[in-house]
Amino acid sequence: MKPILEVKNMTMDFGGLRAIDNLDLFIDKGEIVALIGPNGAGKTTFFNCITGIYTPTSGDVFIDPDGDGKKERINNLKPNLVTRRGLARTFQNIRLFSSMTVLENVMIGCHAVTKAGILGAIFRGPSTKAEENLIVEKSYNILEKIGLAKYVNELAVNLPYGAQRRLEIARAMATEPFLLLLDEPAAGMNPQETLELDALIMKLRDNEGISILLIEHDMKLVMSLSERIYVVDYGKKIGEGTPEDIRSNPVVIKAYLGEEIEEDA
Ligand SMILES: Nc1ncnc2c1ncn2[C@@H]1O[C@H](COP(=O)(O)OP(=O)(O)OP(=O)(O)O)[C@@H](O)[C@H]1O
Repeated sequence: MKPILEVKNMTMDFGGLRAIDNLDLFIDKGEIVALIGPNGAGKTTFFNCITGIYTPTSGDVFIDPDGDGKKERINNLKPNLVTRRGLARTFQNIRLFSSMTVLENVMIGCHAVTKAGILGAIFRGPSTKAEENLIVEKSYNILEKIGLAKYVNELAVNLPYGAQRRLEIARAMATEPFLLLLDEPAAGMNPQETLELDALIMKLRDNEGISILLIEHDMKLVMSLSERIYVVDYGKKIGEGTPEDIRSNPVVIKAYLGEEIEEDA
């Protein structure tokens, strides 16, 4: 089995600032992998380079959804095409359509990968009506899986914070990804919400077969979920391995000044 995502020698410069410095990373099918590092280490920039928001200065991004060796280089694809290839992401700050319902937010995710697209859904003709019914059904099913079905007709803005964050995951799921990129999914959550998120991410992997790459500062969550962890600092990889390897890696501990790596902190 080949990796489903392979990043080779990625570098991203913003003028004189090297935000990512010759980074390699891979993800195997069914893995939950974390990308951690101090503030400003380059984690979100890395996601932006993988998802077509930025074109990396150099390096390659390959996907191979089935892990069968038929890999595709996706560096130069626009974000909507990256989504269509099966990479979905959430953002550090909540980006929901707050005046739309929970169901509509997920439907938007579905439309991102349908033939008619989002415009087709707005100016709907007869051919898109049948598709629309299927999308309502599909969206509802996703909400059930994510535990949000009870909010289906609520406006997104009225949801509790933790549920809004889960709705972002539901919308990403609607694009039928093989790989989900989560940017600080637990940010701002209380301990109970974080526990529920932990269970949800496990479920997505175990029941839906989706591989996951997450950026997260909550070390307890990272250590509990991840099979492997990459640590970056100033854009460079400074550590890589299992949670046990990372916990005891002196370079990593130094980068965190011995603070955040403490899971009880
Ligand atoms: N569009 C941009 N233009 C210029 N500099 C940028 C841009 N985006 C990010 N940077 C810089 O690149 C570096 C990495 O930023 P990035 O947001 O990727 O870090 P991060 O690891 O995600 O941080 P955090 O954990 O705080 O979210 C920072 O120095 C940041 O200021």
